Amino acid sequence: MTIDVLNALRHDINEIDSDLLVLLAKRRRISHGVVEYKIANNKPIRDEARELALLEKLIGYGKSLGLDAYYVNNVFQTILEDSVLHQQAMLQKNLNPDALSETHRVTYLGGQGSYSQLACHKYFSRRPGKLVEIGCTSFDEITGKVENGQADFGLLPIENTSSGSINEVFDLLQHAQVSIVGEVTHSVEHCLLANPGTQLSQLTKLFAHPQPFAQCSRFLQGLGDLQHETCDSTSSALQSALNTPNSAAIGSAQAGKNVGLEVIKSNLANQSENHSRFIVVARKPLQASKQIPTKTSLIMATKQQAGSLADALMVFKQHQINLVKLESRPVPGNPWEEVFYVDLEANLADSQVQHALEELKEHTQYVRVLGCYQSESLQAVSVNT
Ligand SMILES: C=C(O[C@@H]1C=C(C(=O)O)C=C[C@H]1O)C(=O)O
Repeated sequence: MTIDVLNALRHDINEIDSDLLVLLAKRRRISHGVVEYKIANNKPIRDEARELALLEKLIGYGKSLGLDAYYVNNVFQTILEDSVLHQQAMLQKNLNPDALSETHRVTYLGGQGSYSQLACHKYFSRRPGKLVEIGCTSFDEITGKVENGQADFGLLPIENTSSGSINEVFDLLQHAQVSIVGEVTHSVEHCLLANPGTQLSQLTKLFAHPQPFAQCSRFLQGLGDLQHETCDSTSSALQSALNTPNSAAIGSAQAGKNVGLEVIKSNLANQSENHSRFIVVARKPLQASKQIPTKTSLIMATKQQAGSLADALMVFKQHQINLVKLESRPVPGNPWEEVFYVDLEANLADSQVQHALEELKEHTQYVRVLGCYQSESLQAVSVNT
């Protein structure tokens, strides 16, 4: 085969790929039309029976074309996830027309290449509008900018599958005058990034934010005696590695590439599935539609008596509300007192949630709702392949 033949084949592939994109964009536009029907008829955005039927049909058709079921299923699960999350975001915009304006000023930790920036792009890619990004060097600064109106939204990492809850953010939520209006989960693939040509054996120093250090602790133990320097954010770690001979930073491959660092080792995280969940905060709460899956987050301080936490949790059970997270944190200045962070798989506007909140007052010193927002963890429908 000559190079001309190869080029001709690649030209054909390029054309097919462009056609696929045109069709995907068209599919998305059509699904936006479906939202209008669902709004008018008060139907849930997600229709799992329709998704199942669609996947079964496509898998069968794919087989007749020589495409295996696993491949077809994967491709269409991705398309469906995008479709549903887009529709849900559209519905939310419809419900909160003033809050979601044409320009989103968003503040997050770090700058170019930080994991927070990647999560920010993922979240706002489904919310059309101009994105104005404001990088910060601390979580306090993020909530501060939202509180004083310099930013419309702030992005805060709240938990990670390798290192667990991010206590600093939970503590901040006790005082910050912000509401949770959204969440986004982003996969975090940590790599060791160094100036081109640097070998693993030459490293004497490592730069990273405390979170990547914690999430890669097992790999780092195996590296021996390297000096660790903690940085405000992954972006500042990248800059330090760039300017320090025989050093490396922990960050994503993409972030390294953006600043001219090479990957010298990948897959560093303790868990192969390393994901971070971020919350999106704003000055005022947003309304969350009942047509989409939602979470309600709250903080409560139980009474200082035996069984009060159990009593409080029983309230959720009695109202058949699923509790998906419970985190306890000390109250600063009050030794041995704890506040509890609770995530409910429910909508604040549901009557059983309102009743539960009312009853909760009997078992708590105080309760504060942090927000009710679209839950972005979509469970894919399971299809027999
Ligand atoms: C577009 C619809 O909404 C959702 C998205 C689907 C899709 O993109 O094909 C299918 C079912 C729903 O979960 C629909 O109901 O048809």
